[in-house]
Amino acid sequence: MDFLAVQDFYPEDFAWCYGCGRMNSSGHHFRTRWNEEETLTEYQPGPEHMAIPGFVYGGLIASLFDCHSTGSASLAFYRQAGHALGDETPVPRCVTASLKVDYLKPTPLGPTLRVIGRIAEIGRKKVVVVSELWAKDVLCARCEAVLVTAPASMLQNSSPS
Ligand SMILES: CCCCCCCCCCCC(=O)SCCNC(=O)CCNC(=O)[C@H](O)C(C)(C)COP(=O)(O)OP(=O)(O)OC[C@H]1O[C@@H](n2cnc3c(N)ncnc32)[C@H](O)[C@@H]1OP(=O)(O)O
Repeated sequence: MDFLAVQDFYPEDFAWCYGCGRMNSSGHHFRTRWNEEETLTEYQPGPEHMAIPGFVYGGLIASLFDCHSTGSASLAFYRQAGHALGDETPVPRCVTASLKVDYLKPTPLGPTLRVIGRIAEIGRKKVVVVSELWAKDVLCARCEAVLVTAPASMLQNSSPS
């Protein structure tokens, strides 16, 4: 891997997400990192991610925003606590409370998609992330997501085994 992504450091039991879990062999394996003060997730859709010929399926775009946002929230909490990826302290895991996607233009199937996030708000257990999805120089979609620290009630189902 040419860079460190937050998903590389999720505790193993919490790394099964279909969108971004490294333990899920069937998933997308989205990977999110800091790019200075913004967060960045890049993804190359394949032909199977088609909506109609030439354009990306909107559900994939929502998934991309979803995992980009949870990853951005984890990065923000971790940095706020004074940590950097690679530290021994476990990376906090967040869940999506709210995901609002605006599809601004049809997203062409072909270019690598770039999702760029900004931490709009960070509290004790809640982060608001505002993101844009770009295909080359075209702004195709925008998202506002609310992420909350994963509740303990999820712990019993955190691993498939
Ligand atoms: C142990 C490790 C396990 C680790 C388990 C590993 C998990 C891996 C997860 C993978 C990622 C996913 O796919 S997650 C799957 C999709 N998401 C889910 O299933 C989440 C289901 N929903 C929930 O469990 C719950 O609703 C939560 C945790 C999101 C929120 O619970 P809650 O009880 O309402 O929390 P609460 O303290 O009241 O709220 C915290 C702050 O968030 C705000 N808030 C809450 N809900 C919303 C909302 N829908 N829209 C806007 N804002 C909201 C509140 O106003 C508050 O803001 P303020 O007053 O502080 O300003």
